[in-house]
Amino acid sequence: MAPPKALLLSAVSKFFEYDTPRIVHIRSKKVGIINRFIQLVIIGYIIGYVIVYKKGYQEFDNVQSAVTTKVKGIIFSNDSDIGTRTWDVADYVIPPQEANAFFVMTNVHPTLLQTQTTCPESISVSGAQCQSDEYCQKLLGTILPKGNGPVTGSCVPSGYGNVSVCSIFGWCPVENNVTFDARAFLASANFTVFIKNNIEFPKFDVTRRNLPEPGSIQLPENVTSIDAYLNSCMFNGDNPRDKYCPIFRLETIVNGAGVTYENISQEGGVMQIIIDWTCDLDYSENSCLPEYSFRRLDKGDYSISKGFNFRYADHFAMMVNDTSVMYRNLYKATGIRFLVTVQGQAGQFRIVPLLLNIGSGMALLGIATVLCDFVVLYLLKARAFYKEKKYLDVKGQDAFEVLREDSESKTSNEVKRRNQRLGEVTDANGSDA
Ligand SMILES: Nc1ncnc2c1ncn2[C@@H]1O[C@H](COP(=O)(O)OP(=O)(O)OP(=O)(O)O)[C@@H](O)[C@H]1O
Repeated sequence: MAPPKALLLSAVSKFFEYDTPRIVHIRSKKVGIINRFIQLVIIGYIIGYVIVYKKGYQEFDNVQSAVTTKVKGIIFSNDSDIGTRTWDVADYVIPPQEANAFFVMTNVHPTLLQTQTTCPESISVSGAQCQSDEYCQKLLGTILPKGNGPVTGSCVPSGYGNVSVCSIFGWCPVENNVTFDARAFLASANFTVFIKNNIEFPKFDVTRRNLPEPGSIQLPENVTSIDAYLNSCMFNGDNPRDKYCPIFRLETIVNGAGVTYENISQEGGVMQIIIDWTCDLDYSENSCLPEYSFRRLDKGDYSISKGFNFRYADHFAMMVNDTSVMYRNLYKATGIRFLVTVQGQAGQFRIVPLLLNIGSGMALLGIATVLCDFVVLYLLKARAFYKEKKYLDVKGQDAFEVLREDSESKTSNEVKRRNQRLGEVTDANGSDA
């Protein structure tokens, strides 16, 4: 290792150094081609990708949007749990209105006419089964994990074979989740949803709707009014006439994500409806149109906790022996939740982004020099030769030497010239004399 004094001296001498770039003009076809190729790639990237493909000449604004939905459809069911019933949208869309989403119930497991009283605990609750009151007395007042109410202390028949369970106090009868099968009796592929989407690009003061109307989406030929169109159209992505129809069959949405309606209806699931507004406002506003796509958000290949369900209840009071008694119908609802996502961006020509992109592109051209230097100084066969030409080691002292020699030769030249002149004058005087 070098002694500290030597290190200090080298550091001091480094401090008093200065590097300045030197222009070496290399006349070589090989190096010239490499240089032009790299420049061409960079220029191609700037013009082709940044300016043309990524529209580097435009300013952009993100979409702001409002979505409302309306589902329609009627279904008739003849079910052992619920009896015969005709269901409309107010029955199977829960809640009636949500922000950017709607839920359609496809299957329901009802527990009707529950009231606050005592009844057998569900046999599927662990620890609920008993042989005698003695066992239930020990649990008196406790609520079993996943149980339905506090244990009253008596052991009663469960209603399933010879099995007995502890009695509880709560909403009775408790939900029967023993004989429940995953049918989808409310799944009608003919249900439709009307999705109304208003959007705005505030920076460009542009507002649009996903409805066909003058100044927005053109009505198809032979259709005279928006009402007539909405009453007759159904979204179909493959048909230009119905590509912009805002009314969708639920089956079309589900199938559009590669899922069958029967499958998702049984266990429930979450679907996403994507409305994409990607607009080039350098063209007419009328060409700013929505693109619809669909996907399933919960992939349906789990073996446990498949799909999606939740419970809700209708509460009501009934007169029993002149007293008002509170009742409720409990429903375990399975269905499809549809989320509407609006995304998109609009762009319009502005001079500032264009100049910025050209400027940063020109700065990027400097990379061509760095890459060429690398090739010339480290990769080419003649790299040692080019290195020698590129780097020149100059000492300040040498400059002084040259200056001194210059001034010495200048002085001796002046002396010579003076002597010469003097000689000429002397000769002239002599001849005059
Ligand atoms: N889910 C849907 N399926 C089919 N058509 C629909 C649906 N939702 C709305 N429409 C129809 O689209 C048009 C515009 O609906 P909008 O909700 O604006 O009017 P409306 O008169 O309140 O509709 P309606 O009383 O029929 O529900 C109406 O003709 C309506 O019947």
